[in-house]
Amino acid sequence: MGGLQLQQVSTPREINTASLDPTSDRAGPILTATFEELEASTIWASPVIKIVPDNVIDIQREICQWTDSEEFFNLILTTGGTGFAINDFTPEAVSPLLDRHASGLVHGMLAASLNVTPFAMMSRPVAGTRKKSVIATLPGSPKGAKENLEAIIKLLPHACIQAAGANSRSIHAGGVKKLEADAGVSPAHGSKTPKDDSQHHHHHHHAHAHVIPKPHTSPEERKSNDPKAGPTRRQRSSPYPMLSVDEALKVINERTPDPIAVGVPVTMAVVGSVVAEDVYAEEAVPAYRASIVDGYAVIAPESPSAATSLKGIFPVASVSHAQAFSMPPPLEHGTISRITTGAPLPPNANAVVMVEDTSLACSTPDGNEEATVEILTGDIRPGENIREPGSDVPLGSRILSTGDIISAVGGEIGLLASTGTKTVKIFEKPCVGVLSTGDELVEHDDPRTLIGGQIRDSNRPSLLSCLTSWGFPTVDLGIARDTPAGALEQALRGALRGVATRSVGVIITTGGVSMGELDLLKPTIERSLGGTIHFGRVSMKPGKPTTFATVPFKPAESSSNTSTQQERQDRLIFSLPGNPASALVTLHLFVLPALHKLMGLGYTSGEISPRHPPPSSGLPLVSAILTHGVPRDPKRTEYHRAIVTASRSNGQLYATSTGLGGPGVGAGQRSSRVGSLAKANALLVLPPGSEKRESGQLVEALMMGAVGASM
Ligand SMILES: Nc1nc2c(c(=O)[nH]1)N[C@H]1C(S)=C(S)[C@@H](COP(=O)(O)OP(=O)(O)OC[C@H]3O[C@@H](n4cnc5c(N)ncnc54)[C@H](O)[C@@H]3O)O[C@H]1N2
Ligand code: MOO
Ligand SMILES: [Mg+2]
Repeated sequence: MGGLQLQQVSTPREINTASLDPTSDRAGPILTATFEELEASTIWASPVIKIVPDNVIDIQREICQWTDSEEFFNLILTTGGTGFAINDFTPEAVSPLLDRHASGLVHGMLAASLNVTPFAMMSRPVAGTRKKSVIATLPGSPKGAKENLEAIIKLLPHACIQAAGANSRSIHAGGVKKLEADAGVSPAHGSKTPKDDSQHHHHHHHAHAHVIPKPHTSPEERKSNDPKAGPTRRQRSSPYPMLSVDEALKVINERTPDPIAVGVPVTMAVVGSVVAEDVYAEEAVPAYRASIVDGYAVIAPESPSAATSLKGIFPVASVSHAQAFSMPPPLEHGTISRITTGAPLPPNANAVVMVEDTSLACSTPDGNEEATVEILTGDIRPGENIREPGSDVPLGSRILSTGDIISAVGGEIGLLASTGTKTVKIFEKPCVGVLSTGDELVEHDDPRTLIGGQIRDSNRPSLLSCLTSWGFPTVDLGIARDTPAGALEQALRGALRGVATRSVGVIITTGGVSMGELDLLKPTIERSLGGTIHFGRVSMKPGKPTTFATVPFKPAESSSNTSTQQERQDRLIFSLPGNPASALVTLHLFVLPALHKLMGLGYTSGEISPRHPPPSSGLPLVSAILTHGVPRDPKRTEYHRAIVTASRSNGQLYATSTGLGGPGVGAGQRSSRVGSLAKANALLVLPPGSEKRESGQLVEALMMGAVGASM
């Protein structure tokens, strides 16, 4: 092999998540396989392999990059350059870098090899620690490298944890001691290892990932989807079949996991969620017989006649206010009780006369209180102006059904609150991460003047704005650069591992999905993340290169064994086109239905009454009348941004474009023009065709926002 190989492996306790690309060197894959064979892979993150030339400076520079930054690697293994050949000076490069030598590891490696062959004496390994990393030099022959690694592999997690500065007391108490005793490493042990944030540098060990083409692949195979293929060997037609929008939606629906139910306390946080289990009233509303009006509680006759009419003067025997602690005394025949709205009725009373139907007859001697009151109406029946217990919400009645949305209108949360419901089962909302990609991007609020081909990142703010208004928790994943190689992969891996404490279930990226040589999203998802691209092109305008992929969940990617059910699902990746209008349109069209499915919208457990169909997912579709002609695309379904208003005079919906015009000045619907979505509340669905849609014609419109009124 031409070069020296450095193999770095990250934090013990992480799983070797991705298999490496086959490389032209042989020791790398064998070392990776050794980690896997010995089950040690369950505690190591995926290794990063880098080939460097056989010279001291390059070797040292590379190692220092991996040890001296905050994003250090726990373990660095080199292969090759340890013998007596003229170019062999790996030990000479590594030795001066070591803060502390580990002659025990050297001894172990040599002893193991000497068991096999006396030629082991020709190997000059060194090992030790630099800063928080463990470094060992392995021989260049795959067999020798494997033997040496096998000799020390069981100790490496322990060594790395200690070198990284973790609390060794708790390590001994926890998994690692056991790990030694078991002479094997299992995920359970790994997860028992004490948490130490210094070791949480998940995102970093791919920074230097180097993807090396297979030695014996055909040029065709190599250039297919290879981000390193370069402009001369790039693909000149997209390898992804063109799906229709409906086909794409079907694929998304199939790949989107079912919603997950969680019990949560009834707080404002449940507003906007879908109910996952029927809710029954634990308390009746009202809990007591209550007055509906301010007035006088009376004993009304069953069948009023001239003789029994209530008309007349009555002593006011008691007062009942809407208050917490006291119940009024029972009402005697021939007396009345002053009562306020919502207050409990005195026992024996069966109706309330409004204060407006009475007059004061006589006050108490001090003049402050009513002594007697005259009832002016005779027309009062038992039960009048009274709310019976449970008449608003009967005890035990179903107040919410599975699939109901706890809307912002307030009715549902009001029902939960009024019945004293403490917890409710809802479907957990997915957390959505948004990542912009591209070297040309500048933060929207960067105070500096743009230079060269720089553009401001408008996709992240616009997408995050939509997602937030839809009620989904979001994570701003920032901007991922196209270069250096590996930056994008690193950003995506960070996102996949969950950002901060919150796991990101759905990742949205924008840019880099078309045919440019720096359009790296698809190959990165497939080749580096082990994901599956379910589609990479859709017959629509804008949004043609829209890409949808899933990446399988890997247990070690969650922060601990307490990962939630949501964290254990496959991750969905929507890689939307970079053009700002394309990104927003495809967000509405493809991402929203998946988010709706994940949040349980449209989910029903029981039978659906035709009068109450489940709420549909995605944007609601209506018909609207065009106020002017609009052109159509000959091949792709167009999603023309428009303003739909309801006419106050005839109740019809009318659609007006946010901007017409083809290429050139006034290219209103161009994919780059994010302004085509300003003021827009609808996407007009224009099937492909040669002739334009004329003014007055009816078109379908997908509603993104509320409909305003027009004259
Ligand atoms: N040879 C072909 N070229 C293109 C095709 C094609 O089929 N063959 N498709 C075109 C279509 S359609 C679209 S849409 C775009 C999609 O491009 P990408 O998704 O690869 O995105 P980029 O190349 O990264 O950027 C395109 C454009 O968008 C700007 N951009 C990117 N990110 C942002 C952001 N966060 N905020 C604002 N603007 C952004 C970027 O600067 C470019 O101008 O490809 C066509 N090409
Ligand atoms: O599909 Mo692109 O979004 O037409 O410009
Ligand atoms: Mg591009």
